[in-house]
Amino acid sequence: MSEAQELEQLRNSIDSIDRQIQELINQRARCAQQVAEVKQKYAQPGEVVVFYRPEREAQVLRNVMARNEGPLTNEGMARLFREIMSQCLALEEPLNVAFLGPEGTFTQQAAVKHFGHAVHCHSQVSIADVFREVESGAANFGVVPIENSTEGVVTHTLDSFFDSGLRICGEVSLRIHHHLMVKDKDATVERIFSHAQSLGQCRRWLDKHYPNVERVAVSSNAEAARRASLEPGAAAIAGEVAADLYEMHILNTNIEDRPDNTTRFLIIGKLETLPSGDDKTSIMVSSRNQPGALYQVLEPFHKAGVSLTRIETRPARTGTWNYAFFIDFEGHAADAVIAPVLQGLQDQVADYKLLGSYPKAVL
Ligand SMILES: O=C(O)C(=O)C[C@]1(C(=O)O)C=C[C@@H](O)C=C1
Repeated sequence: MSEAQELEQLRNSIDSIDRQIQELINQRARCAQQVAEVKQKYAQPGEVVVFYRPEREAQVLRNVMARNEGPLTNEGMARLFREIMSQCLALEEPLNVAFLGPEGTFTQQAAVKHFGHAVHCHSQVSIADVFREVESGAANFGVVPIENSTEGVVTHTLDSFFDSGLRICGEVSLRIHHHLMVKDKDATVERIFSHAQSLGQCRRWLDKHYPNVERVAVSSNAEAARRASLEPGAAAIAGEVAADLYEMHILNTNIEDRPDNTTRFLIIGKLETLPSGDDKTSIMVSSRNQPGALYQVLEPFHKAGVSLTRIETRPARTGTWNYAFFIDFEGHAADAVIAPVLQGLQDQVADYKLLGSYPKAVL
């Protein structure tokens, strides 16, 4: 057989497989439509029907990864199913998602990673605006950054929970790669724009390669790319999406000081997420200002064998030198081991708020 004949044969096979995949995907989509009808049928009068089920989505993606035999990677296969489910959900209910913008930020990338491409993403100017959009019902969900592995916690996001009744419905983990970009690759770089956190994440690289160039902190990486696209002699540190959006030329790729630089984002909404089998819970407690206060808060977790994943301390809004603890731990608030721990805690501390139980990030 000639090369052309062999290729034709294989491409015929691919065409036939594609036809079957397409038919199956549509069969799946019809099932999702029926799921929507059942949800509506059993809703109480006046009840808001919940179509998006994060715990079910996490289970579907985990199942895909567990049974995958390759040659596609587990993550690659899960990403394909992420998109299929995103399209299926859009048939049930098109979701509106507010994210910390502008267009081209890592937060937008996180929103797409979590929900897939079939949701409507709306850019917001500030973290407070993302909370407001979701609280008012203009958006079904919001996406905000919460912590970076190099630079630490995003205090704005944590503090927003003091006054908000919104729940955490999910988390997204995104590997962050920063690139140095310019409009004109022959111009001398006189100024570098980026978000303060990103300048921090690339500090050592900048000290080595651009020690005497002015660093200017702006509101986001995408804004940095936008400014650098307009000002001669300016460069930006931002991600690939922003580089594409503003048609920038990338001078240096992956300039972050730590190769494992990762940012975690939260999905916020009004939804109470059911247990998925592999969950995390976030709470906020503020204890009376007395010796051993934090110990008393943490001891019940230790006794119950619950694994804590993060603790942040923030000044509480009540009284000087009072503190609020933001605690993340493994498990769901409804789990038999966790529920009594949380009940005991509520009786003991001055202030307690369950911020949410949600599936651990799958992708
Ligand atoms: O299982 C459901 O509740 C569905 O609505 C179906 C489905 C899916 O496509 O698998 C779609 C949307 C939900 O977020 C979860 C899963």
